[in-house]
Amino acid sequence: MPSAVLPEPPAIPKWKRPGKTSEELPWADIKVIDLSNFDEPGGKQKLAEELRDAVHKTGFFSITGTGFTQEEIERQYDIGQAYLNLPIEEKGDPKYRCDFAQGNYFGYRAAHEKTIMGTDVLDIVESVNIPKFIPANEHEPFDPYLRQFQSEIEDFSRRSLELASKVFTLFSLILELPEDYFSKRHLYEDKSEDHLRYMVYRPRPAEDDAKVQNTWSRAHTDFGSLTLLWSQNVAGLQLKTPRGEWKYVPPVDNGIICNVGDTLDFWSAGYLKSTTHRVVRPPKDQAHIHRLGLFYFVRPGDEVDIKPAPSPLLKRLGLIGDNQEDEKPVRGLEYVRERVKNYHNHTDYADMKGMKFKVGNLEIEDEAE
Ligand SMILES: O=C(O)CCC(=O)C(=O)O
Ligand SMILES: [Fe+2]
Repeated sequence: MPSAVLPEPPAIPKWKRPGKTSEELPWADIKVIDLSNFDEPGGKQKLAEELRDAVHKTGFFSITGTGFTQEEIERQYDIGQAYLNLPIEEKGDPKYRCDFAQGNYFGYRAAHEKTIMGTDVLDIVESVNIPKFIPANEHEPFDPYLRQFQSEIEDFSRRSLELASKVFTLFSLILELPEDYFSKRHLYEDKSEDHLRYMVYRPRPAEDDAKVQNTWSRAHTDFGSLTLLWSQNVAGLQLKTPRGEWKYVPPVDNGIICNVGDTLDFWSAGYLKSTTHRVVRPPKDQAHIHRLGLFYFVRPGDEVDIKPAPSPLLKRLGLIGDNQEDEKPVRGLEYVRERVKNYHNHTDYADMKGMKFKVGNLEIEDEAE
């Protein structure tokens, strides 16, 4: 049988990477590790040791040697830009939107539909979350416009999780667990809320930003296991240091910024940190730019138990007991869906400072120091 010939995707404009800011900003110190040494003898062990401090202190770090070429990355930005520039009549079909009432984050999230922080200022985040390409996701939202680029998007999505899997191996080594302890809880073929995301912030007038302390995305921790953020030059992302100071995440050429999310924090009894971060209005020389971002959010497998791992290190540190069997642990899907609902299913993105979020025995503070 002749194999089906897929139609060529439409021609789309090239995205142009914005330049870096020339302003002096309080930059965070971000550890960079080069994964090209991962498969060398002793490579993983060495990388794990290099990473230990960063994941324990802030949970933010950067990886290079990722296997993605600049061309492949820019092509993803091209696709994201082309989709997000469609008129709302084309990209806003209710069939392909996030269903926040169900805590379902797959699909399109429109800007300007909610207010932020109890003011009349509108939210400016616009994004689309693309589920993994597995049969179980067949009925999840995936816009037909994006489907035209499926072969490239799927390849990028699969390789993103392969890369994350290497990082999970390092986390397992840090915690003295079997190497595949975390990667087998995040298999591509297993159903989970993982998604590849294109996201744009279109600047609002400075007067409006002033009413919300320049907040573009309010302070939060990430809901899943690990977030990959392809490094970008438009400053705005800030993390909260252990001393409670806001520092800008710097651009890392050819790098991907990674940050630990809530579930890894739970699995490691707080040893791996899910750190509070936010996005603020960029500095003057970048304040006019439409800030386009490319991400892969790794979430735990739907059926995976979220409970501290039997790590010898965590035992020695007294972070877990010898027998820490939990009668009824929360599962991956339950945690993530509840968190998305709690965060997004409102008409206002309120300031959550000091607020706690709890499912079963899992609790996280929204703007912890
Ligand atoms: O836009 C960014 O740089 C970060 C966004 C973010 O923290 C998120 O979507 O969880
Ligand atoms: Fe985040």
